[in-house]
Amino acid sequence: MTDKLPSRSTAWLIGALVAMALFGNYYVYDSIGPVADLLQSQRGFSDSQVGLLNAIYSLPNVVLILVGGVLVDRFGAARMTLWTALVCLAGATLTAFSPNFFGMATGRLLFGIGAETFNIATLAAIADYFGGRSLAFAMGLALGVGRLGSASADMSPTWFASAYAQGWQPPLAIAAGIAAASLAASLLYWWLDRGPRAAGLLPTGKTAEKFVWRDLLHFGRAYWYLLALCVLWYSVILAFRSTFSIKYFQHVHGLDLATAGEMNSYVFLAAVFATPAFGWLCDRLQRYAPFLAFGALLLPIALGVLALTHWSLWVSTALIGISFSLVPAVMWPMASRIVAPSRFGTAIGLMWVAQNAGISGANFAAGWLNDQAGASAANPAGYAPMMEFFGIASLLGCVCALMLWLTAGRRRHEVKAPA
Ligand SMILES: C[C@H](NC(=O)[C@@H](N)CCCCN)C(=O)O
Repeated sequence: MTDKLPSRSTAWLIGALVAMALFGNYYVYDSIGPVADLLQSQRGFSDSQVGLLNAIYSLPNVVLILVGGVLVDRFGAARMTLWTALVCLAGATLTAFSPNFFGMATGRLLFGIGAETFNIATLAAIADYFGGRSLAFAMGLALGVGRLGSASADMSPTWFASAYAQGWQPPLAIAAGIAAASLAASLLYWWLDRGPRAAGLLPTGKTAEKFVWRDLLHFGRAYWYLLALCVLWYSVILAFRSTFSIKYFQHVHGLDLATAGEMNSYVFLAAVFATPAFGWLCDRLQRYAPFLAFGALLLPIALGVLALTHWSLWVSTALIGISFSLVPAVMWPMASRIVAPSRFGTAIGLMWVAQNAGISGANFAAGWLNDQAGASAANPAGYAPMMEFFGIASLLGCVCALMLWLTAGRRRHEVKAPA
């Protein structure tokens, strides 16, 4: 790695292409929810089958994503973004045009295998081009555009009403078309990347050392606190917000389905704008760990407000919205600072192995606790054990964030990874 970096205009052009590619990827990820009802009424899929179409995304990644991270270090961000975008397009196409459930599930499996490694490669791409200058802002912008892809998939029944009127297939064909656009952006990124890479302005795959399992143990203490925070925070926020919060708002706070869904979606929409804004702030102040600790602290506070008070739901929604924007805006740039550039993909891969397992485990545990306590509209108190579980996990996440701050974040410029 050289101290010289590509020009700012090149970096921003690459950043824009990566953000466009992420938009498409997040759109396809969230494209099943809006057609769930049509899949049930037109194809006779059960709830479990619809659930499986999303669960099968995470399943292979509990193992495979580590391989994906190692491949990103070995072959470079641009090549891996391109290859995995191709796998994602194949998965999205198979999902849209399969005549039966097995084919659709295989398509989602393929998409999941490509998408998580694609996500690592895009983070690595931004770290390559923005290392040391506006890194958190650039990552926040790319993630914000990605969240816009998720929000767009949620809005697609309104935007593509005529496609939805024709049935389940046209909306998924549109998702496959958007995956093709994501591939086109990745192709252009790969093509533009060849110049700066050949000029030695970026870490090259050829210089990345060979992967050795023992190396995993050589990440510093700060990395392990970050990994633990990643697992605890994403498990709580995704299991609660993506799976149980709408039901919880309905049964405990008396909202109807549409209002509960709308309340939930504000968290996404806030993140579109707030993630880059928080990234910008971190870059300006050159502080990461205190912001991360603050964002992590807001989650247990929000859960406490939800479970223990009768305050307006806007309070907890705002707190979760800030946490959902602030933590990712700081976590990934910070990860790129506490590990060597040649190990960035491996480091994220290992974090996401644990993260995928944690999210599945938290979903399972929360569902089990609700079933055991008989949680329902008639028995809202039955949700208390789930909220205690999420509360304890998010508090533990907070402790990890504080330990990280103590370990790595007290100096003004915080940790700098060894080359
Ligand atoms: C950057 C981070 N991504 C992840 O944590 C992925 N493992 C899961 C992404 C699933 C939605 N596309 C994030 O999105 O904050």
